[in-house]
Amino acid sequence: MRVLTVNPGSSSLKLAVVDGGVVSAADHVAEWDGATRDELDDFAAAQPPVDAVSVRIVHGGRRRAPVVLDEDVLADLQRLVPLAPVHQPRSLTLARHARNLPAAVPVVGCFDTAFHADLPAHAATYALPRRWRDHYGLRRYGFHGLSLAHATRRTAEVLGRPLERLRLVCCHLGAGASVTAVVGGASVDTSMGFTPLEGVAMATRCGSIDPGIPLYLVREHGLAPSDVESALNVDSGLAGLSGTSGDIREVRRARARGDPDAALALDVYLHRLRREIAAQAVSTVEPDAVVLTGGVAEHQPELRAELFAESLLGVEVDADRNRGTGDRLISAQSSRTAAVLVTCQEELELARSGESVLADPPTHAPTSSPAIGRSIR
Ligand SMILES: Nc1ncnc2c1ncn2[C@@H]1O[C@H](COP(=O)(O)OP(=O)(O)O)[C@@H](O)[C@H]1O
Ligand SMILES: CC(=O)OP(=O)(O)O
Ligand SMILES: [Mg+2]
Repeated sequence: MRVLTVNPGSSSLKLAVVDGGVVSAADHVAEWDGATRDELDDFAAAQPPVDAVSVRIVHGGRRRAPVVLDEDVLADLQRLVPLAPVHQPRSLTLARHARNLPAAVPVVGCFDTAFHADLPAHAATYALPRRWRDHYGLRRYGFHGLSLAHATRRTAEVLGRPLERLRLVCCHLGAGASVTAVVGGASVDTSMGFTPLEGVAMATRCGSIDPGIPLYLVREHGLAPSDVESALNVDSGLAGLSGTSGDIREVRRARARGDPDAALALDVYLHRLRREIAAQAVSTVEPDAVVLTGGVAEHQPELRAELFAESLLGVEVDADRNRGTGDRLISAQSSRTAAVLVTCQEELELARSGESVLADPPTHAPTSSPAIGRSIR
């Protein structure tokens, strides 16, 4: 089966054709504006006919499996826009557009949240009033699930051990970043939450902050909630700290020039990441390996070495293994915990999901949580 995969991220648009599990064509728009559909039109027109289109949709609510997108499903997913305000509109714009491509093939929605659908209650539940949790559907959803499905499968192959027997701390470090504890292939805890804003500091997102801060800004200083939301999503993280850019390459260059703000930005980024890795390690009980994937992890050997410089979890990075790219063990033989680098290939997971849903369509499409249906319109 040949699948056209569409992966809108917060900073980029990644398009590919996956033919029998192998990428046969790809296009990467590194700075996508989130709205233009020309790239998808041009890419689709240049490819031989496909059997399906698979679209990465960041928020699927309580859905645990991919689904063929029709108007009802799209309307249900539209209600989740407030739960992923940067990503969900991008995904839905392209999903709707894909349904109108001349190819006229089924369009499958594949959800970042599905990987975390079985999070244990103690990890999924916020310490908030029960009436809020019930009425507003407040819970940890978790994201980056397509990346995690691929990275965990590949890690088992790299380590030569069955995934069912592995305890992993998986770091997806792209424009968005998250850390997930995976035991036996299942997500048991994760740093992102109700929205993709929680957790570690990211390119332009703040990650976890004291919830008193936005309340203080709105109540005492009269900031509009929409301005606060925008600042936390697009003006914070590395960009907000460094005052330059959310692109870690630029921040590292500024630090090399002696810029103190850039130095602080990287210190905060790494401190928050180390702390989250340690926290997720506790959720695995004791990890066999730390997995690194995503654009930042893949292209930054110095950052990988810096992350583990003080022997976090006993990881010893091997300088030779850490050079270059490709799926590999980067830790030394003597390392207490292994470290594995995996190239992020969400397109392979998108294609697998598309193939699986077309081969075995569900008898009825599950909707997002009833609480979300009730409260978010
Ligand atoms: N060649 C590179 N060298 C160093 N860092 C890179 C390179 N390419 C991408 N990055 C980093 O990866 C980030 C994007 O990662 P990616 O996983 O593609 O993001 P997303 O999928 O969230 O859009 C960029 O912001 C940049 O910091
Ligand atoms: C969920 C998320 O943060 O995705 P991305 O890394 O593509 O922004
Ligand atoms: Mg991405």
